[in-house]
Amino acid sequence: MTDNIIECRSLTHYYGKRLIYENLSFGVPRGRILGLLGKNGTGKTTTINILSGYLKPRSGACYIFGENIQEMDPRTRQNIGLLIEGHIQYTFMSIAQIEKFYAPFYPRWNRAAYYELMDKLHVAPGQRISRMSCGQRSQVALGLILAQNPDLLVLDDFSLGLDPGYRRLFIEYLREYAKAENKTVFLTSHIIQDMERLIDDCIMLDYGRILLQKPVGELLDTVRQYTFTMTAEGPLPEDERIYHPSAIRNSGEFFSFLPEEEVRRILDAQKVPYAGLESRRVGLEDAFIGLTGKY
Ligand SMILES: Nc1ncnc2c1ncn2[C@@H]1O[C@H](COP(=O)(O)OP(=O)(O)OP(=O)(O)O)[C@@H](O)[C@H]1O
Repeated sequence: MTDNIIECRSLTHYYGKRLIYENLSFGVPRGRILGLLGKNGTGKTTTINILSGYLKPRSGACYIFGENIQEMDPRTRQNIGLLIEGHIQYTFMSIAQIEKFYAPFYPRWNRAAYYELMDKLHVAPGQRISRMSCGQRSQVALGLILAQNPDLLVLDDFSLGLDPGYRRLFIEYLREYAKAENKTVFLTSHIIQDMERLIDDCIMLDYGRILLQKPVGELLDTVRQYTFTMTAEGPLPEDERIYHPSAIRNSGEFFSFLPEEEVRRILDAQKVPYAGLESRRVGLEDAFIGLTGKY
């Protein structure tokens, strides 16, 4: 067994006859924050549901803290903080009541962590959760997970409904907390700028497979957006190391991990009529769109 907190081996999942992905394997080492990125419908929530044991994959297995999730001891499960799309069950309770309700379930309950976040919420302590806005409810759900004080946090679409200020606050808080306490975090979000501030590693899911898994720093140091001018009618490059070449009128672009000399060799060999080839570094959002395509 490796030192990974999460270890997924050869996961294959279908809904009915529809393949979602095949042979998906990845690990998340202790103390890392990993973001799962993928377009709509690539299987992020499916992966979170498999990880949390709600969904049994067609084949393959997932181990957390070295235990197969399908046969996990409930005491091990206490050590996983799970957020599924901001969901809170007992919405008839108030902020104070729900804290009292959850506390006895968790031996390491950290009330201060909950109230530290709740103090930033502008609602009366007695207000029922059912009368709060969607974003406020998400904030309560996140506060409850932090209070649980688990070694692993699994957060599906944690930014759902949160406004930019609170997202920033939560991201900074979570990153500080995870690093200081050596927590492991596995999360998804559609807001990639948030991911860029938060995560150490990313997995990009494409339909049916993992496109890449890398530390974010390494990804951004190596991926480049290339732009060029098409000087005549002609082909766009075709090579699996050149991602999503496109041209609008005579402006061409693609993304690649290859150095410029290599890219030029490919363009010359394929008789692409180009001039003014330039490459530039990009942020995580542009890298994501460039590598997975714009639909
Ligand atoms: N219970 C189900 N039965 C049948 N198909 C499903 C079920 N749940 C999800 N799907 C389909 O499986 C695919 C993957 O869904 P999933 O929710 O995992 O994607 P996602 O990457 O989380 O998407 P999004 O970014 O939109 O949240 C989608 O095409 C979805 O329609």
